[in-house]
Amino acid sequence: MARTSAQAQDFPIAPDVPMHLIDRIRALRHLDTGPEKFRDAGGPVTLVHIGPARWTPTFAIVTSPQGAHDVLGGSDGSFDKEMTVHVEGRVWVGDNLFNLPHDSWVPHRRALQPLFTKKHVAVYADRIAEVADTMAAEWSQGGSIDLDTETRRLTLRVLGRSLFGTDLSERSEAVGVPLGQVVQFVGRRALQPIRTPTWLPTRARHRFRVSLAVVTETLDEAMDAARSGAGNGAELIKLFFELTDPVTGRAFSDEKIRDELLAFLFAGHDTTATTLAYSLWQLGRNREMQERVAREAAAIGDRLLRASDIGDLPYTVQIVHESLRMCPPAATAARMAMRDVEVDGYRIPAGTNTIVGTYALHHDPSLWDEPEKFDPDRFAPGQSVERSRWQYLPFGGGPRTCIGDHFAMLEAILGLASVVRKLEVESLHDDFPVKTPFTLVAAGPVPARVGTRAVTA
Ligand code: HEM
Repeated sequence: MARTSAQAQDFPIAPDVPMHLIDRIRALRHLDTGPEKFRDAGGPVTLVHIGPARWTPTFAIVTSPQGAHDVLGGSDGSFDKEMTVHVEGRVWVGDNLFNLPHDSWVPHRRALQPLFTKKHVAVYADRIAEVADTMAAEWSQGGSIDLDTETRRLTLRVLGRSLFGTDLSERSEAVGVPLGQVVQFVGRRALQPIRTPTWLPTRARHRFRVSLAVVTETLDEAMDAARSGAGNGAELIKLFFELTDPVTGRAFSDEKIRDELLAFLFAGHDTTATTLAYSLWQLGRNREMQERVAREAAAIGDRLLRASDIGDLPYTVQIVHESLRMCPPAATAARMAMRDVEVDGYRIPAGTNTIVGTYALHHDPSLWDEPEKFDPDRFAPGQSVERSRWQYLPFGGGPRTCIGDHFAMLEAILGLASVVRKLEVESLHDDFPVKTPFTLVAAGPVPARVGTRAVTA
């Protein structure tokens, strides 16, 4: 049922967070642990001001399952992707499925969805398994590797072979870093209390333009290859060639396709890479868990893993779920309150930038036993029954959930099982420091020693 502004007036306005201004600004920059700090100081729904409301954005931080449901779950227009990060995204990198507001988003999502159903993504399984097998063989030659760099190469290669039709891993350094810089520029701008005008030349802007040009060149080449028939496996690009732009009613222009592809290129590799790197890092310090994954993968045999093998890899699936809980690549979800709206018993005023703290939900001690312990058995059969489905949101919730969730899970599960079946992994660091330039990523190299696995009994 649609919520109205009038109903919201029955509820008390969400309380202001009682924190010093400097601490508020600092916490806003940490998309992982920041919302936890706001929750501890101000409760599950709390308002954060960083200056006079007339000049600076007001934020609402939401960290309860009910609150997450109220913000993300509806499709009544109370919350939309009109937050600064979405508006800035549209200005600097163009419209795409991730940043479009609801009305323009609906037909886009409907058109793209068939490419990402569980049934359809199964066709990518052989490419995922092949890439993971080849890369595991390459890694075993080196002795020690950086899990962060290598899993990014892996996910770029998979994305290239399945959706973009070009081997992006060859360009992982050339394109991965600039792509991160482009997204980081938008993310940083969105968090600035006062933004400089878009025309003002600054060094950050110059760097942004240089990085964007590199990414654009890669995408143009991929489009050219797909058009000439040279780009095998360019399913996503080819689908865009066939689609009608719901806004203009005509075919998508190359520029529009490029804008859309940029979001898929970023969202499709960065997040899954972090999940794989984190899972491998955890297995590299938990020998028993690693042996268990290796055993269930080895029991399938030597052949390439397939989508239908997932049913025989239950423990690997648990590892991936627990990694996504502890280290959710999308640490927050952001929306704009389009009208006064009730969230978990409080009123959030229209025009408030609303942040759901996914990381905070995943680490909340009132929702999880020993939340800082890596315990894949939380996701063993039957263990999730008592849980609210709104306390575990690695792929978001409601209509704007991740379109690539099945693709990502297939890649993470088959990738992890393929690698661990071949290799023994030993993590060389005891911690996995993270940062949140936009998504949650490793803050530096994640070194691991790797060697060929002796045949698993
Ligand atoms: C472990 C891997 C991944 C995680 C944790 C993840 C997480 C998320 C989350 C939480 C959202 C919703 C954001 C919001 O509510 O504002 C999202 C949206 C999105 N993701 Fe993913 N994602 C992953 C992999 C992928 C992959 C592999 C692709 C594409 C191949 C992809 C493409 C997208 C796109 C295009 C959106 C916007 C969807 C829309 O608004 O309709 N993601 N992702």
